[in-house]
Amino acid sequence: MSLVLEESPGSGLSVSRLVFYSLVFLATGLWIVHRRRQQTRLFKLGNKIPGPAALPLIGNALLALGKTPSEIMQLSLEFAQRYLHVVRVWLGPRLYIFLTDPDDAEVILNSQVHINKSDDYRFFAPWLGEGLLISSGEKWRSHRKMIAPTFHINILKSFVGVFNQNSKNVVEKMKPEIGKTFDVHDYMSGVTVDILLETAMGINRKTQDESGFDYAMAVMKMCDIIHQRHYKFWLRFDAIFKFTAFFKQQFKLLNIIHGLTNKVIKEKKKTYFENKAKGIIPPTLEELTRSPDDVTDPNVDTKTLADNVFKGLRDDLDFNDENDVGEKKRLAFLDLMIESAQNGTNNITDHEIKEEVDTIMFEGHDTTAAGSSFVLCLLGIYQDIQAKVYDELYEIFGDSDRPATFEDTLHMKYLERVILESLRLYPPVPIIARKLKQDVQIHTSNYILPAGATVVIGTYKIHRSPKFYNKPEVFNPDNFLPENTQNRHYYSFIPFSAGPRSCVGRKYAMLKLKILLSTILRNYKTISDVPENKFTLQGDIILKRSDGFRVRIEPRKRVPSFA
Ligand code: HEM
Repeated sequence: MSLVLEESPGSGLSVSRLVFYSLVFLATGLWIVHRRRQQTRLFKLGNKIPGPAALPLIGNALLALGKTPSEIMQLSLEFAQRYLHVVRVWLGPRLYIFLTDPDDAEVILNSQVHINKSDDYRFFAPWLGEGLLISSGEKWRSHRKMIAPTFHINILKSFVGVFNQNSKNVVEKMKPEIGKTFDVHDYMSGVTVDILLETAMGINRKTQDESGFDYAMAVMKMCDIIHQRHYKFWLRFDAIFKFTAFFKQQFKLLNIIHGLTNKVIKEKKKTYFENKAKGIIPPTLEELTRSPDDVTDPNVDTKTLADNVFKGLRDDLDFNDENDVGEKKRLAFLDLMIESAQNGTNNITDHEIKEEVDTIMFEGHDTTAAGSSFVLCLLGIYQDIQAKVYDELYEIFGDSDRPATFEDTLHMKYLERVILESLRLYPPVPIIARKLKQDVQIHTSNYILPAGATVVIGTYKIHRSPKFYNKPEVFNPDNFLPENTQNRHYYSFIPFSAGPRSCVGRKYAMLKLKILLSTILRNYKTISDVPENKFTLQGDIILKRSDGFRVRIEPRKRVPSFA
């Protein structure tokens, strides 16, 4: 006997529909079984890892309740102390595993498999879409391949003029603060956005109208909202966030940010086609990175101290750095992306270009603003170290007011050590989080980190390990003397992360920091009355001082300390 279901006008259920619903039912069933198995495995393996006692359902969520960001930071450091290299925390059904040994960090960061960002990055999605920071899989891989070369040292050298001009502007802006105590982060944040507007989008102070200023303010405020969502746990739930004033504000800010990015892309494309019609074709990325015209003496070794410090981290930033494109051929990252999309080198849509430009604006902003602010505070405390920095600058520039060249930055070796040491003690990105797709066996113990867990690499803690640094809590730029770095574990210093997902802007950041800080320090002496042990740190997504980066400045007399 065979059963035939025929589609009749009144029956309401056709064979095809029945098959469809059965398949959906089966797939849902299988998915539930798979999830339960995965969750059971997560619980089983997760609970073998040491960590604070967890309550049913909510896990350790109460630990963070009612705590300020700096108290949470303090608590995390206490855990890292108590549980040594690996500790687990349950936030409801979510398993977080914190790793603070460079060997274990290397297993995760150097892998081509564990490259997916944790769910905590989702707050960036309305702003950055699927830009490089949060995308994964093939999209991330192909965009990384396209964007990494736009940070070629030749392109960066062409930004030296922009770095100088904006550094000079901020020196002028800071003048009214002479003799007062003020938060230097406000200034570092402003100048960083100005520099990014110019280097990422090609908008400078002369061409920038009100929308440039509004954009800069909106970027800063959006960073604030995302910080709030990280440490106020109720704001993590979209259902609650949508009913808060932050959501309305975010909506308005994103309109400003995306509005300007879209407008600039449209205008740039129009100009591109107008120029093309006139036969004016901008140089390609290939030409720019291979151009023989030269500003740098070919006999000068362009490798910096930082290049040597980071050489073991196996990223994709060490291209052939020999040639210099020169100022006249300066193109913003946006121009380079439009050009490569139009000439067929890269298959990238306008929408994707927008996501990448927005990502660069975010990643390049808060990180370098915090990094430079820490340096100015630390030098304000350690006057002897500041005097050495100034003496080095005096040796390069004398009492002249001339802007720095790329070659000058190669001679700023002590300043570079100061920057690296500051990034060691106060890494602007204090933790890096990844979601595991597969189980991982770590090096330092027998624990297996299960697929589905979020692994958090504790950069801040790794950087202060007595195993790798003599007197790890002491600010000592000599930690980066070549003789002290050459035999140190590469993953004991990872301010820019490492491996395939390392910071694509590392070289940009180091060059910019050297020009910005040297210009400020040639003009002002910084003084800080707050010792390091009184810094109140808050480490949500970017490490900052919640007590503010307070310093005083005095005009420089332009004589070396030994005079
Ligand atoms: C002192 C300054 C900086 C520090 C300490 C820093 C640090 C980092 C770190 C740790 C990551 C990895 C984040 C993670 O995996 O969660 C990262 C990624 C990234 N950074 Fe930076 N960064 C700095 C400056 C910059 C600048 C100036 C730019 C661009 C102009 C930039 C662009 C990016 C991008 C696009 C990514 C995502 C890379 C990817 O996932 O492939 N960063 N940065």
